[in-house]
This record gives sequence, C-alpha cells and structure tokens, in this order.
Amino acid sequence: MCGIVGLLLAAEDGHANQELFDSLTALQHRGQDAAGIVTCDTAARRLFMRKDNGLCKDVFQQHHMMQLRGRMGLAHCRYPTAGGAGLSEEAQPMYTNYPFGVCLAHNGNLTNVRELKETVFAEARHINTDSDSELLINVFAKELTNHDKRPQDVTPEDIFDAVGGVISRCEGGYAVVVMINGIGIVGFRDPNGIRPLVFGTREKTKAGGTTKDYVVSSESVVMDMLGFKLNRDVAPGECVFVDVKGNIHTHQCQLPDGASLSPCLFEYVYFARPDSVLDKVPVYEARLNMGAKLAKRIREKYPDHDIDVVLPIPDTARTSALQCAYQLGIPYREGFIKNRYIARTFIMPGQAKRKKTVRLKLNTIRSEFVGKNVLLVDDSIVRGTTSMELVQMAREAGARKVYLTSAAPPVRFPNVYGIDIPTKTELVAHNRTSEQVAERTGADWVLYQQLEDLEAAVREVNPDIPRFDSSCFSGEYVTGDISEEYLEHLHAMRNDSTLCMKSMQMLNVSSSLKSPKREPSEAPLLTGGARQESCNSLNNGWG
Ligand SMILES: O=P(O)(O)OC[C@H]1O[C@H](OP(=O)(O)OP(=O)(O)O)[C@H](O)[C@@H]1O
Ligand SMILES: NC(=O)CC[C@H](N)C(=O)O
Ligand SMILES: [Mg+2]
Repeated sequence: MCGIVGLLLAAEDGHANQELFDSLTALQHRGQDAAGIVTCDTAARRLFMRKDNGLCKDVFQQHHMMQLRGRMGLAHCRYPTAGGAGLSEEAQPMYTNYPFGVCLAHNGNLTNVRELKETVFAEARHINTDSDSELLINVFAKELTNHDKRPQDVTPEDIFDAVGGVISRCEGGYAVVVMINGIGIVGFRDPNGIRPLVFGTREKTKAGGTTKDYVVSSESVVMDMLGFKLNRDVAPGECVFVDVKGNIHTHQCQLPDGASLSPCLFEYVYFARPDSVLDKVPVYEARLNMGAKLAKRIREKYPDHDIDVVLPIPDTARTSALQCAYQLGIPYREGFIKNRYIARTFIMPGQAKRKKTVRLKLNTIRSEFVGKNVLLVDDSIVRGTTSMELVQMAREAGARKVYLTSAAPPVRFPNVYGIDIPTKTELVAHNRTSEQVAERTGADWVLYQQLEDLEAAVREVNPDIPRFDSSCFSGEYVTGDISEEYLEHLHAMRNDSTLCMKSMQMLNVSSSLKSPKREPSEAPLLTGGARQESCNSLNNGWG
C-alpha cells in the first residue's frame, strides 16, 4: 500500500524537492521499505533521482536533496507487494528514457503480470526486475510512443490515449502518478478505483496575477501539510494531466464492462491516516462508526458481559476503540503504550521480524490490567501476530479476563490489489471460527465486526459508494479475473517461507560478489546454520 505524490509548481524558479520530501513524511505509514524522489528541471529538460531502501528520513540526506532540482517531481514510499523486499532496484519512482524520459510511481498491484511480461518483451522492451511497477511504466511508455511525436507536439489527447492503453492492458489495482520530461505530470486510477488518489491546487496571487500549483497524491493529508486545497478524488479510469504551463486537462477513459468505484475497505480500517479524506469519506468518521457498530454487536452477543475497561491496541485502533467504549458506557484507558520510534508492524516484511517487533513496540501499564476484565480493541486481526502477543502481555500484567474484538471482520482470503496478504494459510482466521481464534490467541472470547456493518460504517459517511473491494473478507474479487490457479501461483511465489529463502539466496549472491577473494572453505558471511535458524524462527512465528 505505497504512498505516491506528483507535484508541479507554477514558479519557473521553484524547486519541488522539499515539499515532495514533506509529503513523503506525511505518507510514511503507507510504506516503510524504500523511498524515492525524482524531479525535473523543466527548462533544462533534465531529471534528477534519488531512491533507496529505508525510511524517507534515512534515504534523503542534505546532499541528495540539493541534487533534486526543478519545479516538477514525483515521490514514492514502498511497501512491496511484488518482487522482493529490500531490493533497491525495485524502489520507485521507476524511470525509462524512451520516449522523452518518463518516470512513474505506483500504488497497487497488477494481476496479469505473467501475460504483460510476454507482450512487453514482444514489444522489444526490457524488464529487469520482478516489480509489477516496472511493467506498468513500460506499458505506459509503449502506449505513448504510438503517436511517434516530438515532445513539443504531444497533446493532452496523446496522453489520454496512452492512459487508455494502460487501462485496457493492465488488470488489478493501481493508482499511478507519471512525470514526462518537459511535458507535465499525469495521475490516473484503475477502472474500479481500488487504490485511492486525490488531487488539489494551491493558488498564489502576485502582482502579475494568480498562479496555481498542482498536487496529486494517495491521501488528502498531503494537501493539508502543504497548504493545498483538496479539489476532488481522481475518478476510476480517469486521467488528470497537468502540463508544464500549468493547464489542467482531464479525461474519463472507457471503463471495461462491470467496472465501477470499489475502494479498498481496508484503507478505511487500517491503511489510511485518520485525518485523510478518501472518496469523500473522512477516515476518522468511518472509524468512529466502526467502533459504534462494534459496541452494538458486543451488547447483542454478550448482553451480560463483565468488561471493566476498554483498551485500544495502538495506534490505528484508537479511534474505533474510543467510540466503542463510549457506546458501551465503559471507561476507555491506555493500557498499551507504543514506542513512537518503532514503525508499523503489519507492513514489515517477514513474520520473524513482525513478531519480534510487537514486544519492542508495545508495553503495558500494569495498573490498567491488575484484577480487571479488559476488552482489547484492534482495527483488524490478520495474521494474529499482534493479538497473540498482546493477549499474553495483558495476562502477564495481571488481567483477570481478556476479551478481544476487531473493528474488521475475519481476514480469510488473499489480497491481490496491493496489500501483501498473498496466501490464506498465513491468516489466523483461515479455517478457524471465532472460538478457535480465541483459543489460538489465548483470549477468553473474540468478537469480529460483521462485513455488512463495516461497509455500512463507511457508507454512512458517503452513501454514493456503490461497492467496495472487500476481497480479503469475502473472497470476492471486483475485477472478476482472479482464478484459483492465480491464487495458487501467488501463494507459491510470495508465501513467507519462499520470500525468506529468496532473500537468503540474494544475500549469498551479494556476499560472494563482495568477497571475491574468499576461499571456498571459509564460512560465508551468514552461515548455513544462521540461515536455517532465521527461516525456522519465521515458521515458528505461525506457531
Ligand atoms: O494480526 P496482525 O497480523 O498482527 O495484523 C493486524 C495488526 O497490524 C496492524 O498494526 P500495526 O502495528 O501495523 O500499525 P498501527 O501502529 O498503525 O496499528 C493493525 O493495526 C493491527 O494491529
Ligand atoms: N504496496 C504497493 O502499492 C506496492 C507497489 C508495487 N506493487 C511494488 O511492489 O512496488
Ligand atoms: Mg495496529
């Protein structure tokens, strides 16, 4: 669930680098693995890029920032859902020199990668990584060459045709920003609008008149940070093109049969910041509604409950837990304190790391547990990594009974549109009832939100959303093209053990490359034993 930004400043002598960096910081919660910024000096027609693995504060040092010249640019923070974690060549933005010099940043996941690879190679283009975003930029670039024009002759219609070509060829979930050297920035969204994309403007009045800066980004919070006005969401299958002169051109591409706005429900549950507004839904309000509906369900299912206190599992669950406690008429307290310097656990690669991080990240306030019956509220229970640890910690802190509730329904199916849940076997609710999840996590009972209540919680804020991508709860995929064979392929490619083995192999290759003089008898940098242990502890993570 990466974060993407495209920015174009009106001032010829402006530089977009600092605001791109600031917007990445505002979107850091969407991707912690890699970060990148590319800028364009529109007068010199030169591009400047910096990208690497890591958080944006680590990737961009002052000397990098000073290289990023120009008033137009893109930014990206990555949470890998294709290819591998920790491969810096898969960091974004992506770049291709033909035609004109095109850069692209992508949030989402393509589902017809195997077919696309074949056609892209047949078009005499080259793909050098396993990233689906590299395919996406090559498809866009190829479609842009169809008119065979010089850069100064490219029209908005040519850009719209290129985006139309991408939409007809690429399946899955994608929100995309593109920068074309010397031409402008482009934003578009897949025909179902699964991943979010908003755009905004900032007017500046000077003696000479009024000018406009433009921004396109994953979440509206970027506009708040930079002082932009949120204009609206980019519609499903719509293309927004801002040329370097500051003119905006929009076009609704032809949608495939059956496509309609279907935003990812998980954005409202977990991914987006509560202070963002996506598809006209303030995320905070949706989460309050989730908490209210959860309280109703608790009262219905356990009318004689003996809960003494409601404790959120920080951070994301705070909003729902607050409203749940209020509706139940039970005190809301902070039983778990989060170390603010430790990032989100769920989007970290590898189960061993996720499991270890939960205890490092959250600690208990004993007085909130001792002798009490506590209700722990989480926004979602996915692999169960967080809840298994926290139920145990609650008991260790002296709780008498530990109840667990989730503002989302059980996650039972893979996500193929940009959340890294590639296989159902890793999910704690896979083939388990709530009672069995309670047994597994060690809770006295577990209660989940119902899917219709979750959808209603969002729809109460915007009744015009026709449907949602709720595939990880329902197993129904809005693009209609997800076969069992595809899900089996995804499982084989991306289950945690396979990814672990792949990264170990990469480590072996790179350590042998870095130590050309090492004798064959010498121990490798990471011994076979250590490798085995690392993968074992990963498997133990599932218990
Ligand atoms: O069942 P699991 O596999 O553990 O996944 C679900 C948990 O992961 C997320 O928290 P995370 O720590 O990523 O982020 P947060 O601090 O924003 O809540 C989410 O909010 C749940 O707490
Ligand atoms: N989470 C995302 O949006 C990921 C984008 C892209 N699929 C990648 O893996 O880099
Ligand atoms: Mg959490």
